[in-house]
Amino acid sequence: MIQINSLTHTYPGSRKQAPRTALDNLSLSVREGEFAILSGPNGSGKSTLFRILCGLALPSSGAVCIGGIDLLTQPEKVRRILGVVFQNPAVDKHLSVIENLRIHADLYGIKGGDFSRHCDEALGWTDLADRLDQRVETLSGGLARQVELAKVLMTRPQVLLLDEPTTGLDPASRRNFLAALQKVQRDRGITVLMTSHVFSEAEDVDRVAIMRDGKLLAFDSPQALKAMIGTEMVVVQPMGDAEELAAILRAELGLAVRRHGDELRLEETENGEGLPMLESILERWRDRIKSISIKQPDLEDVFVHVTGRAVPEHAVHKELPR
Ligand SMILES: Nc1ncnc2c1ncn2[C@@H]1O[C@H](COP(=O)(O)OP(=O)(O)OP(=O)(O)O)[C@@H](O)[C@H]1O
Repeated sequence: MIQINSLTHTYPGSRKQAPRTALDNLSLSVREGEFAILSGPNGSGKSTLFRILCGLALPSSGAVCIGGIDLLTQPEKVRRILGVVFQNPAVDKHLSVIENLRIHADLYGIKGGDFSRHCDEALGWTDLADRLDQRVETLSGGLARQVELAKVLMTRPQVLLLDEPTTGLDPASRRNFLAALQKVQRDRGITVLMTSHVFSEAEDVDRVAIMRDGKLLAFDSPQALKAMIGTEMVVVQPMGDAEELAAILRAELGLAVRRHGDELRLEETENGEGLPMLESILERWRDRIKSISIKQPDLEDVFVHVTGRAVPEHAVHKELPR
């Protein structure tokens, strides 16, 4: 449904700055009805790709087809099947929910009975039904984001592009937003491509793409990505100075040890190797350890493994209990 072939984009340089290649011969294909997440460290080219897919920028070279239509030669045709949720709010916060939806419908020529039908349908996927006359500025951040989603869904897009739509939301609002999105995607068979830094969001999607330096490093299901990097890892919660214990473990065990929030994650191991490692660490450094366990690698571990970069600080957070 979204076919990206050998896409390259270089920002021109200036007297003070050399030209910068943001996308480097990138090819990626998202299937019809698929929910795909695009992730990557800062500066990996996600925003540049997003802007090209929305028709806001032209690539230096390469081809993009959306729904079988060539984006670069027929952008208006692509726009008819595309819905876009930008990171920055695109609704008028001084107007009510229904006024925002009506303005958007007017722009797309959706009137009369069609407006009621499309509007009811779009709202059906959100928690906004009893908030229609409320001004957007008085809604919670999570519900305000749902207005953006309802607005875009009113035009019944076949492909939905979202740029970090849950940035700034608390975990509960983020989960509600994603639940709404996943329901639409399943019920309507919409193809979804969403950029995200939050790896817990990517656990339930069909495929996750990981980019770095304008290149695609991996694109597979969360399960396949996790299976790729080993099967278990030892996680230590230090008693005192985490950096000090990390340095000791690195030096004494010769293993990669990564700080993640207030815990230390040790290099992934094959099945069965975790337990002897855990026992030996506990035996030697028990007085420095609050708790120690073995866990399966998650998508954050995959990200670090594949990109060789730390997970962005704002992606490391503690989930609230469901
Ligand atoms: N307008 C611009 N002019 C010059 N270079 C740019 C411009 N926009 C982006 N770049 C460069 O292109 C590369 C990719 O940037 P881009 O914003 O697409 O990455 P990103 O993955 O979206 O990063 P972030 O997660 O920080 O938003 C970076 O090296 C960036 O500095």
